[in-house]
Amino acid sequence: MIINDLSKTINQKPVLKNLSFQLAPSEIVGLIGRNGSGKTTLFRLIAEHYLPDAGDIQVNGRSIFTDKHQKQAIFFIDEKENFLRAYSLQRILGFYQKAYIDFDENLFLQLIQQYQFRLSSLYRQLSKGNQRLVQIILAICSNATYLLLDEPFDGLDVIVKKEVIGLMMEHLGEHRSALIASHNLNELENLIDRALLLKDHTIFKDYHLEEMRQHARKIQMVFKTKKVPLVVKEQSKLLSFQGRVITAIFESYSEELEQAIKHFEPLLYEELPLSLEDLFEANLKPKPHRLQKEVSL
Ligand SMILES: Nc1ncnc2c1ncn2[C@@H]1O[C@H](COP(=O)(O)OP(=O)(O)OP(=O)(O)O)[C@@H](O)[C@H]1O
Repeated sequence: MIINDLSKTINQKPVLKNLSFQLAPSEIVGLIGRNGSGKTTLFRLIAEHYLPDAGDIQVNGRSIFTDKHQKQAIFFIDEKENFLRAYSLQRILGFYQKAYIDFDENLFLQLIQQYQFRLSSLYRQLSKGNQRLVQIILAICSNATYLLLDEPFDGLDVIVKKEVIGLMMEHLGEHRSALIASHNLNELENLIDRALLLKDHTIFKDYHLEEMRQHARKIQMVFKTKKVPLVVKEQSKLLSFQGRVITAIFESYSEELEQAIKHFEPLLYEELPLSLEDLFEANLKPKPHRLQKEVSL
């Protein structure tokens, strides 16, 4: 899937501007951003619930806006405008069989039985966790190539969360891709290969997590004075600054950089595990009002 220069304004307010990225089949990608940053709007555009003001979305080399057949490749349930509520699982099965020609009815019936749902049950009468499970089952059984999952872990207990993750891992396979918007960064981190950070109406960062883990370091440091060395300030994203304890992320860490910092003879210099939550905070936390003083080499 190629998303090219997508822009959307809603009520005179720009929500997405010149947003571009590509999604390969078999990738599991996280879409992360602060509340109101436009994640659901992006999903609605890809699912054609909204039309973009500018830009294009291509699947298999064809624009989804001109070649309606490409819709088959995309699965999205809009949690905020969920039409499933009024229907039984039996009726919902019928809708999705019509919408997706490759819908796997046998797998649907097998999973419904495995999780002890009844086809006659109304969707709205299921608990929130079970509704999410049904959504994941529909996503898997649709056989769509690109699954857009909006907050799939929201409000789930640990056991259901593990079920949802297990189901996805078991059934996604080699030829399908998931774009998952979630504030549950700990769960997301164990699932995704890539994280797209949405900020200022566009994809602000595209992290390939394996690569990022090789090059980035989270370091906790204490210096003799309260001033942050310029090299730290310039080359890191500060996570916290409490008393004299500085915790920072260096995205391009190197031995030379380490030597330059150690030149300031830190009292403490310790590497800490780097998480997706750290990247979220480092990139998306508002800058502190009062800038710290610095010294240079
Ligand atoms: N139908 C709409 N009418 C008016 N404003 C809208 C509409 N849809 C989205 N917006 C606005 O667009 C912005 C992005 O909203 P969106 O729901 O896409 O964000 P989000 O990243 O999914 O947020 P969250 O993480 O809180 O779910 C918000 O400011 C929202 O108020």
